[in-house]
Amino acid sequence: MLSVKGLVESGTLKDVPSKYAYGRNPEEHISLDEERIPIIDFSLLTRGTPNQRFKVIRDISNACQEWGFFMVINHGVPKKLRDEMINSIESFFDLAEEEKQEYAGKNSLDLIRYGASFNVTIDKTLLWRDYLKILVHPHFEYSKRTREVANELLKGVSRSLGLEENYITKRMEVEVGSQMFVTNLYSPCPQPEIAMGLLHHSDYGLLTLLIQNHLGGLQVMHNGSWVPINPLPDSILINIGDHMEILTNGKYRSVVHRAVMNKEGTRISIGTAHGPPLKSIVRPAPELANPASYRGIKFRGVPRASTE
Ligand SMILES: O=C(O)CCC(=O)C(=O)O
Ligand SMILES: [Fe+2]
Repeated sequence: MLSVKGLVESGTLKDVPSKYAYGRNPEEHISLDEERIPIIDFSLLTRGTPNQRFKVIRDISNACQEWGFFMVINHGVPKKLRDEMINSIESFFDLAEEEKQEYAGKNSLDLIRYGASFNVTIDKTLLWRDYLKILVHPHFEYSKRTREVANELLKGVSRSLGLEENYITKRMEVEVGSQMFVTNLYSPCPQPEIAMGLLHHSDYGLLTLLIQNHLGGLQVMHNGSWVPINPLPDSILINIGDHMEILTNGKYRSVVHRAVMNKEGTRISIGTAHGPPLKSIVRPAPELANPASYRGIKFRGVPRASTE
């Protein structure tokens, strides 16, 4: 299958080819308000006074219950490292199609998978996105640094639920857990309102960390509207994943989101999904489940087609 990047670069594309035309729900509402998702100051969570930590943990609780999304500032992941990640992903997508095809894994358990999106829920509609998914090696610097941030946030999340700070990391064996990179390239689109970059979905895992280049495009479902997210410069976006929803017995929900394109430039985003080891069974924490509203499920099932 031709990548969207290949399609865009193959000539002068004036219109979106019909197979990329996505039938939007005419009832959908996109928020025009400047709504800001909550901001969490990571440095206060890890190095603040007891009072400051208490307040940040309360903010995490509110953010997780009201939005399922928040942005983290002062997280300590250097700008240089984040830029290098974005640049190296860009270089991968710049390779010749035949070279990239060598990484086109067929199986959801392949360690590396390159592809162009195929939305099978709507017959023959394609998504305006090329992706590279990598089950990450833990010694890779960006992997290490994002894991550190995720682990500290998981401690904050545990405390925000009234649990001991290492509760989630221990119960989910996060130290030996899995980390998956999902890198997305959304090429400029001549009619962004007609196509879709990434269909509405929720994320796998416990927590996802997301960085992006200078262009926005993420929209989060909040109170029945799609809210465009404009992260603060240098912040990292965080969202609750499906397995956190199960673990918390639905107290913190994995919120639906999607990605749209723009006409002007290529948007790149890199999500890092943090979860337990692949073999784990995730079930509601007994402390939060009276009664349990979810069954235990295998962590590594088949990812849904909408995010493929
Ligand atoms: O590109 C984005 O902003 C969203 C990416 C995303 O939701 C995902 O990869 O799961
Ligand atoms: Fe996502």
